[in-house]
Amino acid sequence: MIGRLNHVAIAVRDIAAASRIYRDTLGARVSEAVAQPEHGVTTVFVELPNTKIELLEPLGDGSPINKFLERNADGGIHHVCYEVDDILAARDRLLATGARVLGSGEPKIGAHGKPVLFLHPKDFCGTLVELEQA
Ligand SMILES: CC[C@@H](C(=O)O)C(=O)SCCNC(=O)CCNC(=O)[C@H](O)C(C)(C)COP(=O)(O)OP(=O)(O)OC[C@H]1O[C@@H](n2cnc3c(N)ncnc32)[C@H](O)[C@@H]1OP(=O)(O)O
Ligand SMILES: [Co+2]
Repeated sequence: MIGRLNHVAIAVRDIAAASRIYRDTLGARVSEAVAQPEHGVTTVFVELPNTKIELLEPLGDGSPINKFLERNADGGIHHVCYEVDDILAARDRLLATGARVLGSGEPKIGAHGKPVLFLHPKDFCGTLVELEQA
């Protein structure tokens, strides 16, 4: 069911500083920062030959990454995002197995303008999983 690895997300406190590390120290191609108010984060994408790194900084008091950064003061890997062909079919199949789909269960439009859903980390080897429709 899951396809390509779309991105690995890293939560950070300071997205400008993290962008400099990826651009200037690691020599990667780094996008501009984009506020994603529907998701409570600001994103930067680092383009790699085979996938992307998504840098995430909290946006607003209710950001879903606030608690993660309280627990991980230096930041860290927050989620992995896999592509699926049909997100509603994937969701229904996962729900039938007992997996927990986060939020309302309805896809939101993600950073790439495509529908996304999140799956509870406790159901997936301690890793928060994002699904993005390809
Ligand atoms: C920009 C759009 C989009 C894209 O297109 O790419 C994005 O990536 S948006 C990214 C941010 N959005 C989200 O993360 C939405 C989904 N997340 C959530 O609903 C919540 O963050 C959460 C996963 C339910 C966690 O909620 P929180 O309140 O922070 O923590 P809890 O205390 O409820 O945690 C319960 C349990 O799970 C562990 N946990 C929490 N977060 C993670 C994580 N990222 N990776 C692994 N494990 C995680 C947490 O430690 C708790 O475990 P115990 O302490 O053992 O109980
Ligand atoms: Co993401």
